[in-house]
Amino acid sequence: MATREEALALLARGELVHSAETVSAAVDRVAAEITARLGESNPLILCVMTGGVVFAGQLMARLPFPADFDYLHATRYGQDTAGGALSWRAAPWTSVKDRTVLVVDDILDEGVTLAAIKDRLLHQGAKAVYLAVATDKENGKNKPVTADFAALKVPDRFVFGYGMDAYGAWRNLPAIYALKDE
Ligand SMILES: O=P(O)(O)OC[C@H]1O[C@H](OP(=O)(O)OP(=O)(O)O)[C@H](O)[C@@H]1O
Ligand code: HPA
Repeated sequence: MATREEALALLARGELVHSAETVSAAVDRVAAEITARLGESNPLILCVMTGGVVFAGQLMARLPFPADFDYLHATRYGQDTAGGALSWRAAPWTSVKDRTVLVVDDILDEGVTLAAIKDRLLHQGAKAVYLAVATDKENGKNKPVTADFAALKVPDRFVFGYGMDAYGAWRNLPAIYALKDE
């Protein structure tokens, strides 16, 4: 976990990728897309903790249709900048059986996390699983899943802000930054 001083230094050296205004406009756009596609399906919205919390909260407040909400927690980066094995920390409490599920997360990077989540929810009997992400990383990788809804693209750098942490810090930023290459 970065100390307060380390976190301030990370931000000072970070490079702005998307301003808070750009992020907000992109969330508006995605909310309209989701409303058009899922507005009549009474979906269960599942926030992927921890990184999905900011996007899920801001997105939900823009969805003008009935929906249920719950969360799950799966993690494979911890506070590191490279992914490892996926660890499930919490399953959704609400049953997904026969539900249209909208999974909300901060970033589709290599796609390992969301592929495993989608697979598990379908095995648990979800009728359909849609993936919404705040950011889709342009890393040229052949990702095992694609996002049905993606607010923004981000470059192939380690990014932080808007739910995403840099060494544990700065999930709370309304804008998105890239770590300075060391
Ligand atoms: O597409 P992938 O390469 O699998 O990476 C994306 C996942 O990595 C991050 O989670 P992380 O493991 O850092 O957990 P956290 O949200 O609890 O920090 C992020 O929130 C996504 O869930
Ligand atoms: O670029 C990233 N930033 C923060 N968290 C992440 N989890 C996967 N990729 C990233």
